[in-house]
Amino acid sequence: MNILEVEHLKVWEAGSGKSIVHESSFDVRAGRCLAIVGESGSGKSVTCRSIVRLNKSSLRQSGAIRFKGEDLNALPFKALRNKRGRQICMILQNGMSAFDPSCAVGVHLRETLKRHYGWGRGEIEARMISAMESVRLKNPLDVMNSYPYQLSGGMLQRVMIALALALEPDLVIADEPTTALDTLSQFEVVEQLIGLRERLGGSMIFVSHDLGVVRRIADDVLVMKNGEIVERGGVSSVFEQARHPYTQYLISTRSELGAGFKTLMKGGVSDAQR
Ligand SMILES: Nc1ncnc2c1ncn2[C@@H]1O[C@H](COP(=O)(O)OP(=O)(O)OP(=O)(O)O)[C@@H](O)[C@H]1O
Repeated sequence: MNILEVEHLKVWEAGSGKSIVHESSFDVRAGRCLAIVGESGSGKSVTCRSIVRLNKSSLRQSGAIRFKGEDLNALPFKALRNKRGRQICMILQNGMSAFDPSCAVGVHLRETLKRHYGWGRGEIEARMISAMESVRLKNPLDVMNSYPYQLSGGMLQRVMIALALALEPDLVIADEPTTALDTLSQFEVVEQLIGLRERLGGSMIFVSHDLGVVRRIADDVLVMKNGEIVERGGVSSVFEQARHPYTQYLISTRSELGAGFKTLMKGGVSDAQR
């Protein structure tokens, strides 16, 4: 069963008419992780943001985006807004841009959970503490009382993952969630994303430059180049028998995990390093 069916998605710049995503069609199967790979500027983020209609207003989009059978592209804005977060949760590239810099992160977490579930303060706090503990964030109450600039990039990504755990969405879209992080934090965030999928049993779209991480986390893969999908299939069949020269090129240049990442994967992370 497909949880998401994207048909003939086109995205273009309103002013110039310049095409950014050309006629993309793809599905996400329930309970599976679809990776979108491709070089910078290939249209991965614009594709992800189109699903929840979060592209800048200078961009236009057409096509059908059926989530559990309902076309998100045809929904009134308010109805779509209610689906974001509770049903489709995005984990962004840069935690700092996801939170309001002028409020403690707990304010954002409380507002989001209250809006979607109507829980009271005590229940929200209990659920966030439990979610933060499961992504190994120490002292959750202190984290909730911190401003975004007081937390590291890796901590902010883990706060976003904890929020996704508390929201229990049907689909998680993780758009290059490790790009801005150092190797140790990348490793931890990937481990937590794998844990998130296991705990929610859910479906995921995972965008990454790092094909090593994609192999580790994803079941299926789409390869994008200049706004077009050039190859697709199961991760092992695409990586082992890539047909498109662009995929072959990406594999030859982007498959190697960094040496530090490999060491961490072999040995795990000791508590002292956390
Ligand atoms: N608001 C916008 N207005 C005009 N063009 C845009 C806008 N947002 C993105 N683009 C263009 O769309 C193309 C695809 O961008 P996108 O961010 O989706 O690439 P990407 O594959 O996610 O790259 P990266 O890996 O660097 O994030 C790029 O050429 C980018 O310049």
